[in-house]
Amino acid sequence: MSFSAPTAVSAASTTESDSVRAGSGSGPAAITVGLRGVTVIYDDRVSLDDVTIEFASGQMTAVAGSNGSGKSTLLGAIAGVVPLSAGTVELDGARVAYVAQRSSVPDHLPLSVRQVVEMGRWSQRGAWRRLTRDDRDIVASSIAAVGLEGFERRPLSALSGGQRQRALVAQGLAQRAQILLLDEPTAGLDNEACELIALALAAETLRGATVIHATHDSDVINAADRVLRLERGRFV
Ligand SMILES: Nc1ncnc2c1ncn2[C@@H]1O[C@H](COP(=O)(O)OP(=O)(O)OP(=O)(O)O)[C@@H](O)[C@H]1O
Repeated sequence: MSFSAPTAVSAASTTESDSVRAGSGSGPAAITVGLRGVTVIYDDRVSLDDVTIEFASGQMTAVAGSNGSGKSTLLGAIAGVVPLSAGTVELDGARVAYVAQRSSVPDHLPLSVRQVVEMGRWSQRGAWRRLTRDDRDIVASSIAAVGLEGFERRPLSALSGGQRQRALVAQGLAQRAQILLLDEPTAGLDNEACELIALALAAETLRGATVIHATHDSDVINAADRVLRLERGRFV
């Protein structure tokens, strides 16, 4: 699937869908993602088939499955960027950060690493407000978490594919969202970078975030609290 957004999308845009119901919320510890009978049909092809499932806060879930099994569609449905044909996604009022597959992000955006990660603060700060010291600290720690210290001023176009991938993950981390969705966050990364990302995602769960990522990477699958397998749009 392809998305035109250059970045991880923020909850501000994702929770407005009619198909995504935001409840009153009951504090970060209680937040779960709930899918009820979620079905996504593209043309005549059923990509998600009547999926009902919940995701607890503070838990990392890896969604595995073969190519075309519906992993990206699932994440897109939760993020609100894929229209539902049936069913509901309940987010309990939580903010969502969504890190799309790198292949869906243009490689030649005229942005530096720091600018890309700073965009992660827009969901809370707004695009036109100056970042606060806290924001800048979060941006710096997110860049450090993915091992891109020293690359802050580099344009995305001057990075390797794996480095660009890490910048996008850093942008997702910088959102400090309650629900963090990542589509193949370690695709194409070396072992060291994979370990950094796994640590960063574990740290997100420790602060209470619900982390859901699609992956083909067995190391990342092993690091998850829960592993789900999708086949032909259904959990098996
Ligand atoms: N925008 C779209 N238009 C039409 N069909 C689509 C679209 N996006 C996905 N599909 C179809 O939906 C099904 C699930 O695709 P999806 O991208 O969710 O799979 P995936 O498990 O993420 O695959 P991969 O591991 O290759 O990334 C596939 O059959 C795919 O062809």
